[in-house]
Amino acid sequence: MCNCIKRMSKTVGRLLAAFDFDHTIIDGNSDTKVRDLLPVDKIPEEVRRLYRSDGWTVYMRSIFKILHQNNFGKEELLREVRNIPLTSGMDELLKWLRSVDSEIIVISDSNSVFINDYLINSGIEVDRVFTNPAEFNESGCLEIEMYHLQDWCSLSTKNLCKGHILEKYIQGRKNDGVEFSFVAYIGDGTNDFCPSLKLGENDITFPRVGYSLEKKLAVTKSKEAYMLKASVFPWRTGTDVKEALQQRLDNLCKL
Ligand SMILES: Cc1ncc(COP(=O)(O)O)c(C=O)c1O
Ligand SMILES: [Mg+2]
Repeated sequence: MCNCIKRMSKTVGRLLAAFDFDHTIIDGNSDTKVRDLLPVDKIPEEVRRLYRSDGWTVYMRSIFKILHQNNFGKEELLREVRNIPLTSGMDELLKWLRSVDSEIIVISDSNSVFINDYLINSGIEVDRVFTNPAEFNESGCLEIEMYHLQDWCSLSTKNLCKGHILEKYIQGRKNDGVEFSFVAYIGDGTNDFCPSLKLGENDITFPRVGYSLEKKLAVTKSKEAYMLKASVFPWRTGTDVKEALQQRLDNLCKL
């Protein structure tokens, strides 16, 4: 690693690393892991039908209610999420990012209770988390709200457009006087496609190998319509991402 990385803000500028949560930072899906505490016959057909590819907040709200009715409390839900392992190499990647001049944000369609508890419990420090706000009410039922209600992006769920959040964050930091040398977006799912398209030609999108973002980006390569500008670097472990970022930083330092 070249020794100018520590002084990056004065040399090549700060790096923004934007992470998805489910199947990216953690090796599983926090919502479905908690839902699966319930025996299948406890989820009625009308609740099952609430699950839609354009948004699952309404479905998860009902699932959390059923969990509460079946006496699954805060401790059980949080234990289930904490038991999902970090994806291989993520700890190393996140710690390394903290040692260079970078900002780390998480943009996820899970919820604030699961993500904040998991990050605190794993000793992972990030700068911002953007997700659906949630809290346990007085009777111990987890209540979840939509992050926003959007109608401008058909690539995203109705309650959370990750591309919009990413763009607003970058613009907000620019207004604060912080310009990123480049952006790394690390994700796995269909909902990570919109933010990947928002990246510029100096940026990198990291789709997890074998997951739907990788497939969507592969199709996009042959479709001019989407106009993907960023480089694509498929990853299997956090170490793969770290090595690619290290390489990019080294190259920038040499310029
Ligand atoms: C129920 C549910 N929760 C969460 C997610 C994805 O969350 P994230 O944005 O953290 O990957 C999905 C993805 O399909 C989902 O179906
Ligand atoms: Mg994901």
